[in-house]
Amino acid sequence: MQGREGHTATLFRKDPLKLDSGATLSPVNVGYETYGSLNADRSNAIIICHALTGDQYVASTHPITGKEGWWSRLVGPGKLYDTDKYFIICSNVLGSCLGTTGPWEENPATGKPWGIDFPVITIRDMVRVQAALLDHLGVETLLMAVGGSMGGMQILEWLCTFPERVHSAVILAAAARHTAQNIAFHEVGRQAVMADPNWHEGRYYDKAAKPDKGLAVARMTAHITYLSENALTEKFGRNLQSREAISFGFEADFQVESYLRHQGSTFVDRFDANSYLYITRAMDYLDIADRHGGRLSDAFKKAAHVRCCVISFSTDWLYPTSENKAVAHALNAAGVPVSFAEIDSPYGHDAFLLDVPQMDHMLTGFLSTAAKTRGLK
Ligand SMILES: CC(=O)SCCNC(=O)CCNC(=O)[C@H](O)C(C)(C)COP(=O)(O)OP(=O)(O)OC[C@H]1O[C@@H](n2cnc3c(N)ncnc32)[C@H](O)[C@@H]1OP(=O)(O)O
Ligand SMILES: N[C@@H](CCO)C(=O)O
Repeated sequence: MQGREGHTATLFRKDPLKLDSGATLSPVNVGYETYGSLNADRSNAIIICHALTGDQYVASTHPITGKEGWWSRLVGPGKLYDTDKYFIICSNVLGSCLGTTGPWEENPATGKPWGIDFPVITIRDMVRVQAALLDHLGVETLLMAVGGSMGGMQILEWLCTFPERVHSAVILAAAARHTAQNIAFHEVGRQAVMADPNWHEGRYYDKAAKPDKGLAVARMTAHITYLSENALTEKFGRNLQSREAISFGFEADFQVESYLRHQGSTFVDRFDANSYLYITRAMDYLDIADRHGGRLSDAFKKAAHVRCCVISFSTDWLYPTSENKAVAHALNAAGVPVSFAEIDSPYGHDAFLLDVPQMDHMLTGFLSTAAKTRGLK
């Protein structure tokens, strides 16, 4: 496999993909990027799985926002995930909207976008698509599977579903199930989308106006859950946008209001409302223990050879340390070698996207050991 920095490609999979729902999907397109080169014995591949609204542009410029990749701090030549040494793969998840099949794409049966006729998907379905991508790329076993948040949930599904294809795994700020509170926040977001008159029961793709207002409100609510109370206080406190601006109306007087509006309005430029419904639903359905008679450790029985690292962040109240610890305990009970750390960080859930030296330190050490145990320098 010839490597280029930020090589974008699309995999077209003709074989029908059997989904957890029982439905089949065909064809399936996958938008993905690779960085670096696969070595001769195909032992240096690392998959990075993105979070809910993330994308395959982990270390390259986003085609819509023009911003640099969401982990470009960590992925590149000489960086933590060194593309001079490793073959990095990152693909857009099933159901999303940047090249991988989702509700925005044409339903072959009707010739029109799927909309909400798109089948229900799960995190495990996303991982099945990634496994097909690995087949296409000629990667049998991953040196490492890494992901934060929903990315971490995908790593857990890798450990349950394709453990034989994984040598080591990193799960950051994740959980093996969605709690009632997680589902509740997502439901508020979905209701905001569906209450937007421009949603049109999901059939808005041929219309000039999209359900942007609803999607923006969904993002504003969700974004609060990605931060900590202290982070919001530190950033904005009760500061006003402008002292003179107190209007007694409903313009964004407080900085935090203006900030959330900005997060909402920039989000709708890069994301599809129906994709948001489907992916949040997939996360809500996640309950790995439930599929294994209520015992999470049973899910990882076949992963005893995989070296794992689980990291939580002290101020993450979305997927708190208790949920991450439950994952680490279950891995340990299944005989999986696992290290666990709670990193003290003020940033809340999104800490895994930010510059947190202790996280970098742990990831560096873990990767170096994993590479050595796989015979890589
Ligand atoms: C794998 C993945 O998850 S990929 C997807 C991840 N990306 C996202 O989630 C994107 C949105 N999320 C964020 O921005 C997250 O907070 C982070 C963690 C990614 C980045 O955090 P930070 O670097 O601390 O950025 P911060 O949260 O302060 O936001 C900065 C933005 O808010 C804007 N902003 C700050 N204050 C205000 C204000 N008072 N009024 C309006 N806008 C404001 C800034 O101008 C900046 O805008 P820009 O992003 O358009 O350049
Ligand atoms: N802020 C990230 C993480 C959410 O879990 C995202 O939007 O994908």
